Amino acid sequence: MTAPSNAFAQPSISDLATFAKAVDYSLMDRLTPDPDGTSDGNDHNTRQVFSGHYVRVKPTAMGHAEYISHSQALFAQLGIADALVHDNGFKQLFSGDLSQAPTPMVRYGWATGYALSIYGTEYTQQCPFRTGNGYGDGRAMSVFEGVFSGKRYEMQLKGGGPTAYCRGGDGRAVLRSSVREFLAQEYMHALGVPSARSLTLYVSKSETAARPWYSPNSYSANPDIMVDNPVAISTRVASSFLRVGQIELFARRARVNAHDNARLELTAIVAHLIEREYQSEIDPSLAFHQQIIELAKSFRKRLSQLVAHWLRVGFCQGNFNSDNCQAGGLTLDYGPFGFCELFDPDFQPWTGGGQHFAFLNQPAAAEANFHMFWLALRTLLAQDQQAIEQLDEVRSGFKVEMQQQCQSMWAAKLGLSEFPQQLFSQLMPLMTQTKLDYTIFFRELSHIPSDIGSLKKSFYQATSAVLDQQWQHWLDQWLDLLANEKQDLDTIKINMQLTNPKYTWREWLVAPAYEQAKQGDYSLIEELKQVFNDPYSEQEQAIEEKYYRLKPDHFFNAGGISHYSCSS
Ligand SMILES: Nc1ncnc2c1ncn2[C@@H]1O[C@H](COP(=O)(O)OP(=O)(O)OP(=O)(O)O)[C@@H](O)[C@H]1O
Ligand SMILES: [Mg+2]
Repeated sequence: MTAPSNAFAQPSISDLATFAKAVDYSLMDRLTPDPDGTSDGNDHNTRQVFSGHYVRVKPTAMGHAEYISHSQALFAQLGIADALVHDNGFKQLFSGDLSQAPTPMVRYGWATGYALSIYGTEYTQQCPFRTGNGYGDGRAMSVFEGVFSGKRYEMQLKGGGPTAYCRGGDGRAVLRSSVREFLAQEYMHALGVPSARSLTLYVSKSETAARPWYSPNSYSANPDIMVDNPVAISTRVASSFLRVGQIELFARRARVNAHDNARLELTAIVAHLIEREYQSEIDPSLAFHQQIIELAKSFRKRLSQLVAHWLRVGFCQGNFNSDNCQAGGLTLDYGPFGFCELFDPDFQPWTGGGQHFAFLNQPAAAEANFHMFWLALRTLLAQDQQAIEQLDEVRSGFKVEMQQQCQSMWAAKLGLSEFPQQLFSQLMPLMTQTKLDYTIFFRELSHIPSDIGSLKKSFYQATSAVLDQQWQHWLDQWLDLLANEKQDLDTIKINMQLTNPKYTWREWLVAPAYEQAKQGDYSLIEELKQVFNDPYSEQEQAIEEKYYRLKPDHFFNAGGISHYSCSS
């Protein structure tokens, strides 16, 4: 007998370390660590960070970590063996203990500072020092970088304990918000929406954190009790976690010459952003000011496409500040988010977020973030009038680009090759007046019915004969437009069903998953993961009966389901 091949051996954390070997650290070395911070990573107290791109910080491991879930889809995409999730070293790392990480992994994490703008207004008062120098990753820290199939990814713990930017917070995330973020990131990816991804989710069996939340059956707008929830650490994965707010922070410092290296630090972070997120689009041999203009153009396009996707799938980010706006065009920070069930242009699940971040206001919110991005880049072009003019043109073209992306998205939702201005302007008020379910409506429409019978499945209330007539009239006009399309109806149907998901995020169906997880039962998380993994397909009948449903009456206005004011 020959010895068993070690191809079947249990993979270990050393296998993950091999991906880190491919990392070109010279890219990272261009960024500067905080010169005043502790280099050993024991830097957990709120303080001002005056310069440098990151602070080293060791995560604080959770007591008695228990595995909840991982994303098989992401493991497969990265080329990591699924069985690695059973390795103890792997679990240790992604539940916050870096002490055994093998070389060339580093045994500290890194947190970054960022600035905050809300709807285009610079804020500093959020920071306890009123200077903006205390604001950044308060509970997020990256712990690993690797090159997987030629692409570089960063892995970041969320809830891994306090950092210099924690502003007095505990640095933890609770199970509830971690389950939501873990599931939502992978769901968005399956929907085809650019997003940070989920690697793993672990919960502590011994540590809890109290957060304001809602008592059972509460209809209160604000949380009415404090609830102890187990703490959890989820790991998210992205090409980078660079945010518009981060570029802004260095631009603000450069503008006022906050220190000798302020301008250099801004140049370095922008070069880093190009390298991490735009390498395939921006020619590195271009002069740097030309690269900056290309960067603005590329980001404008990605951001507009991202928001058009959000509208397509009914997603509302809820708090689309510059610090929650990832600079490569990915969705980031799934705390205050929600998905529109009953169609409402003003849908906003996060009570702290304000109407300017509501569902159909997101294109304007994106523009405010783009404005801050443009301002930051402009700082770098101070002496170059011609380049400034070019950059300003990119800025002024935002509305048109956003409108084009949205119009082609609405056309695709309606199975049309061109945006039907008149039909669309009739549709929006009809949808609002009728009180219908956004997902079910467009999915039923994707079957191209000849009368409105099946569309009524999506209506939350009975309609009058007059309204029915208006719908039928609208439908007839739409069918006429379809008949003029080059493609046949069967092809249009298929494309519409790939644009309009069957399965959406329904908070009242997700809440039981985190509630049961609190009791140690993770089966519903797995079920949701499966359903969300294939949102455009017709799934089994039992799944359809459970998940393709209108929101029951008693969940309307229910605290923690229809709205929430705490997202952490
Ligand atoms: N429990 C906490 N301890 C320390 N800092 C926190 C905590 N909760 C939130 N923060 C920090 O407060 C700021 C605002 O929080 P917000 O809810 O936008 O972000 P988040 O959900 O923690 O993170 P991210 O944007 O990284 O997904 C962030 O800088 C965040 O790191
Ligand atoms: Mg955030």
